[in-house]
Order: sequence, then structure tokens, then C-alpha cells
Amino acid sequence: MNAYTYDVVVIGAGPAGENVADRAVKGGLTAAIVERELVGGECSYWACMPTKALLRSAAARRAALSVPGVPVGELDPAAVLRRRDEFAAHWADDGQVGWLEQAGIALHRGTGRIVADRVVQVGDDRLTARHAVVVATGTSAFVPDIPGLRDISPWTSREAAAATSVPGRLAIIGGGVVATEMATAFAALGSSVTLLARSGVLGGFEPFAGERVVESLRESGVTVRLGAAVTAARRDPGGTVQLMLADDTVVAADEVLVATGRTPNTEDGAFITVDDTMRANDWLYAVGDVNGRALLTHQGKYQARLAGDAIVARAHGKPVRHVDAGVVPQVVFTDPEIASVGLTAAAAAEAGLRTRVVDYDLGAVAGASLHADGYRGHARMVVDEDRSVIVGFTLAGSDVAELLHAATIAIVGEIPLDRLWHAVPAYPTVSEVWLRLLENYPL
Ligand SMILES: Cc1cc2nc3c(=O)[nH]c(=O)nc-3n(C[C@H](O)[C@H](O)[C@H](O)COP(=O)(O)OP(=O)(O)OC[C@H]3O[C@@H](n4cnc5c(N)ncnc54)[C@H](O)[C@@H]3O)c2cc1C
Ligand SMILES: NC(=O)c1ccc[n+]([C@@H]2O[C@H](COP(=O)([O-])OP(=O)(O)OC[C@H]3O[C@@H](n4cnc5c(N)ncnc54)[C@H](O)[C@@H]3O)[C@@H](O)[C@H]2O)c1
Repeated sequence: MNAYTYDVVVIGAGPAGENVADRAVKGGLTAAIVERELVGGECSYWACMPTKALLRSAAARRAALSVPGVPVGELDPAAVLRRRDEFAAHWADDGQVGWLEQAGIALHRGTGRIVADRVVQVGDDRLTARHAVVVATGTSAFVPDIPGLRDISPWTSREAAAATSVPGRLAIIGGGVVATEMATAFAALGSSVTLLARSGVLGGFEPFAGERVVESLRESGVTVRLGAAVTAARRDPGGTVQLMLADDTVVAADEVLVATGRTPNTEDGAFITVDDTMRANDWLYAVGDVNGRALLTHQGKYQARLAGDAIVARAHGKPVRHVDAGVVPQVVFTDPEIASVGLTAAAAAEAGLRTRVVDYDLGAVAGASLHADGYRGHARMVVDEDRSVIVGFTLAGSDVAELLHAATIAIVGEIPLDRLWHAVPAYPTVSEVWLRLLENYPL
């Protein structure tokens, strides 16, 4: 048994774990991180980065197709997969291990388990934390208990993100973010895709988001079946998978991607409840996916920065800052892209706010019509009438991702609408939608 003592011990070296350890060290504490797979976590090798690399080439091609005068060839799937490999660092973590070293964070490889208050066991290593243990173990794909499904060795997001070839027929179970992004990616790469959504698509977003994505997926040849519940699965000796549906129809596929949500990487399979400093008890913190607050890299990193600072502040008896959990930006990299922050109209009404909803056709903005011929898009602003501030903003359209941060700043900054009138968008940009929305909201 090797005994080590650090100020902070972090379990899980994904984006959240890396950031909390870094913040603790920058605050003058010592920190160790425990990792059982690759330093960098799900996001770097099997989630954000490789999936966005799979999507980007097709998006660039669509952009070229949307204006005249640009010769456009076919997508080269092998080249797309090669570029994806680069973004996944060929599933080697040397680069990130080098970063840990220069940041002054000790690495212990293996599975970490909390065996006593402030004590983490990793193989033969016993790590004791003077100030805090931080759980940053993330989530894994949830595979529902459908008869036969596990036996067919379905893809989860990991196999999709790291695919070495493009299946001829891909069936996707789920209607969330992974399902829609991977339907977009694999359809563009040449798969014949069937998306089976038990209920709607992109639930939790403004309804127009899911509607536009479904419309566009169908236009690009994807079979989208709504209200489609898979009841059983089996693989033929020839390798073809048959998915049986509740309406007695059968869907045949070469691969099946299960995209039905996530399960926290904790021993009891439950998310860890934390307060707004990410603390579960006086020595235990949980950051990132594993606390279930917002399963997004940027939110996990934000929590990690604040938790790291809170650990340092408490170590020195100083006041701590709290996470402002209400305003979560997210981009879904489908076609059209969906960019949203804050509350949907429905969520604002449910929260009891007196709201006014302002909609605008993004295609009617001069900058958008220049951006792409026949630009189709939509913007929605949700205003809290009592405070005259924006509480929610959603965009659907090509390349709207980079427009989102203006909305995040307006919401987080609680900028009164009469002040926002003086934030003049440049002409002719897509951002002029801000002016149009304000014109449609007479003060
Ligand atoms: C397909 C897909 C695409 C996504 N795309 C985006 C995107 O574009 N943008 C975005 O913001 N979010 C995206 N997400 C979500 C994002 O991946 C997660 O929110 C993010 O990875 C969470 O970071 P984390 O550090 O909490 O956990 P993780 O990245 O999951 O890292 C946790 C780490 O802990 C390790 N670990 C677990 N248990 C132990 C243990 N007991 N001992 C030691 N180590 C352990 C794991 O091996 C892992 O390395 C995507 C998710 C998926 C599935
Ligand atoms: N661009 C991004 O920011 C991005 C991309 C991918 C994933 N993510 C994050 O990763 C997380 C996981 O994504 P996800 O798509 O797996 O989850 P999700 O929660 O977005 O969607 C899950 C889908 O599966 C369906 N479902 C759940 N249980 C089912 C069952 N038993 N049978 C059939 N369908 C079922 C749900 O109705 C829903 O449509 C999300 O929280 C998301 O925020 C983010």
C-alpha cells in the first residue's frame, strides 16, 4: 500500500475534473487526479470533439452548396473519419497528460473508490485529501431494458463517435441531442438512417427546434418515425439487425445506435446532489455530468472553476462564490443548428413568469439572405414582462451557434430591453435579428 496526501483529490479526469484540479493548484493547493481510462474524458475522445468533427465537413459542404459559383464535390467519408481521428488525438492521452504535468497536478491511473471520509483508494495507492475529494466521474450511455437489445451489441455514442466505417443502414433509438446529431452526421456520410423516437424530437427545446430538425432530416433522406417504441431486437446469422416496434412493424439495419440518455458513473447509479458550491458534504464535492445539473462540457467546466475556487476559499476561511445555475447555453449541431439559452416559453410560463414571446423569421434578415440562398431559420425571444429583461432565446438556422453568446450575455447581464436598443447590430449580419426582435417588442 502506497500512502499519499494531497489538499484535493479529484476522481475523473474529464473536462470537469481537470478544471477543478487546475483551479485548486492555481489557488495554492496541491491536487491529484485519478483516471481509469484516458485523461481528457468522454468529451475529448468519444463525445464533443469527435462528433463535431464528424459533422463539420458536411456543414461546410452545405454552406458551399448554398451560394452559386463554388464548385462542390462529394463528401469523402474516409477523409472525414481521418480528420475525426486527429480531433480524438487517435485515442491517446499523451497531450493531456503533458498538460497535467505542467499544471502541477499529480496523476494516479486506475479506478478510484471512496473508502472512508476524505480517502480514495486506487489500486495499491491510498490518497488522503486534507480539504476535499471531488467526484468528476461523468456519465455513461444508458441502454434501456429492451429484450434482445444488449445481445445485438448495439452502438452507443462511443461507437458512433469512434466509427471506423460508415454502416449501410443505421437505425437510431432516441430523439434527443445524440440521436439527431448522429442522424445528421451519418446521413451525410452515406448511411441510410432510420430515427426511431419514442415521443418527440429535441424535447426540452422550443417546439420549433425539433420540428425544423425533423423536416430537414427527412429532406436529407432520413426516415424519422415519431411515436416509435422498440419492443425487441435480434440479429440474424447474416448480421442484419431486426428491431420490432410496438405497432408490429420491423426495422432492419446493419447497426443500431442507442441514444437514450445517460447514467451517472457512481456506484449506486444515482446523480450526486450538491449545493450551489458543488458541495455534497463538508469534504465531498461533485462537478460535471455526475451531479446531473447540466450534462454539457462548458457547464461542467464552469462548475469546476467555481468549486475549485470554493475549496481554495474555504481552505483559507474566505467567502465563496455560488454557481448561477439558471442560464444554460447549448448548441445542437444538426442542420439547422439549434442554439438556445435560458428558458423556453413553456418553461418560463411554468415558472410563473409573466412573459411575452417574440418570434422572427431569420430568413427575412438581410445578413441571412446573403449568408445562404433560401436561408431558412427562426428566432424566439422570451421576455419577462415584469422585469423587462430577456429570460430565454432560441435560434434555428445555419451557423447560428456563434450568435448564441450575445443572448447569453443579455440574459446573464439582465440587460433591460430599453438599454438593449442601444446595442446596434452591424449591417448586413445575421445578428440584425436582434433589431428585428426588439422592433417587434414595443416598449
Ligand atoms: C455523443 C456526445 C456528444 C456530446 N457533445 C457535446 C458538445 O458538443 N458540447 C457539450 O458541451 N457537451 C457535449 N456532450 C456532453 C459532454 O460530453 C459531457 O457533458 C462532458 O464530457 C462531461 O464532462 P465530465 O468531466 O463531467 O465527465 P466525462 O467527460 O465523462 O469524464 C469523466 C472521467 O472520469 C473517469 N472515471 C469515471 N469513473 C471513474 C473512477 N471511479 N475512477 C477513475 N476515473 C473514473 C472516466 O474514465 C472519464 O475519463 C456530449 C455527450 C455525448 C455523449
Ligand atoms: N451538442 C451538444 O451539446 C450535445 C451533443 C450530444 C449530447 N449532449 C449531451 O449529452 C446528453 C445525452 O444525450 P442523449 O441524446 O443521449 O440524451 P437526451 O436526454 O438528449 O435524449 C434522450 C432521448 O432518448 C429517449 N428515451 C429515453 N429513454 C428511452 C427508452 N427507454 N426508449 C426509447 N427512447 C428513450 C428520450 O425520449 C429522448 O428522446 C444530453 O444531456 C446532452 O445535453 C450534448
